[in-house]
Amino acid sequence: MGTNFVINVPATSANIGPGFDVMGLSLSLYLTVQARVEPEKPSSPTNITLVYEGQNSSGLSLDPNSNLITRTALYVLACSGIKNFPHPTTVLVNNRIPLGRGLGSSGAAVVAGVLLANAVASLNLTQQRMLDYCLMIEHHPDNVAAALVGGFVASYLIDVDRSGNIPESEADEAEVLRREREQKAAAADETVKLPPDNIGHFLRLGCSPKIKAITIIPQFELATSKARAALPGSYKTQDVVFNLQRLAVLTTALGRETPDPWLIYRAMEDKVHQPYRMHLIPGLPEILATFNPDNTPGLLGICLSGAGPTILALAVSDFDEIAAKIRAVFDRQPNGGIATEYKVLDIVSEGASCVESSL
Ligand SMILES: Nc1ncnc2c1ncn2[C@@H]1O[C@H](COP(=O)(O)OP(=O)(O)O)[C@@H](O)[C@H]1O
Ligand SMILES: N[C@@H](CCOP(=O)(O)O)C(=O)O
Repeated sequence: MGTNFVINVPATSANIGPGFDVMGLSLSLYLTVQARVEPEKPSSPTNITLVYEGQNSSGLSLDPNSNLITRTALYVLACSGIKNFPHPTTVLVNNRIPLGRGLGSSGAAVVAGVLLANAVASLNLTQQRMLDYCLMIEHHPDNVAAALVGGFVASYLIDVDRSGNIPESEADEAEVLRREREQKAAAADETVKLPPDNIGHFLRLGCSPKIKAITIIPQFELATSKARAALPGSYKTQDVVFNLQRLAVLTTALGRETPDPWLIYRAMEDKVHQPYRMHLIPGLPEILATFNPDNTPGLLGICLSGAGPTILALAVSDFDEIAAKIRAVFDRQPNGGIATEYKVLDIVSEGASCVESSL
């Protein structure tokens, strides 16, 4: 009898204004990866048959060595000395997260890949170790931390160049065995670069259940790499201080039982990434300058979701009306406007999951 794993990973909205590469919210929109593992002996070089169903899959590679989900899984396996999937496996992907829109599709794919490897090879990785693997592929922690653990999440990376592994005494027996296994595998295969231990750290913050995430999603893709390339190499002190002040307030403001609209609105302003990405998202300057809690009932704050082009509006009521106002700005853009869709999403407290059953 074979085994079936169903992996669910939430979409994420990263940054939330001032928290560039720091903050993430996990959202009620999912990437689902089903792995059907047959008991037979290996059948192909990687043992993977990759199938996409539904939307958000056009242009994605079905080659297991290129596809982000299976490439990540193969990397995690290689770090444990396992060259390919242990048994013939059909990987069935249903992706409801639009690609290249700033809703963490790549982060979700990476998290799914790590959970997939963990499941098919029974690696028993801890959540912390899974995060290490995710960070070797997706180098900023905001999306992957929120997708992995769920909720409103703050995260940081250790300075890998200056930090070694955590002392053995802090790791339990299973962790020590896991390290030994990975280190042995890496020594045997010099092409595999193991993640250092504990590179990412996170904290789940409070978020009022009254808050919903309105996402206005333009019908064009913006690769995160392109939006990151638009950022400057250095910043003015006053711009960094501007963000730090707001970020400190935002970490607590969203968790209050009755959210304070103007406190949150101001705390979601940013001078570190949005100003440099304006030219990539027509309509963004007008959207950020126009809508506020006084003229838009229910609105708490508004910002670019991740690297864009999606707009994230946090709100406690009037969700459809808020979305309509923002969409109208995209409609008015030159040359026929920019088509959008919108989704009113919950901020979900549960992160990525993997459920096993018999086939
Ligand atoms: N479900 C998926 N399966 C395979 N690759 C994916 C999947 N989701 C995202 N990707 C990869 O990530 C890219 C989008 O990543 P990115 O530019 O960071 O945008 P996003 O803001 O959506 O994360 C896609 O073009 C694709 O290469
Ligand atoms: N902090 C990153 C977040 C990217 O998120 P994505 O959802 O657009 O992949 C950035 O702003 O570059």
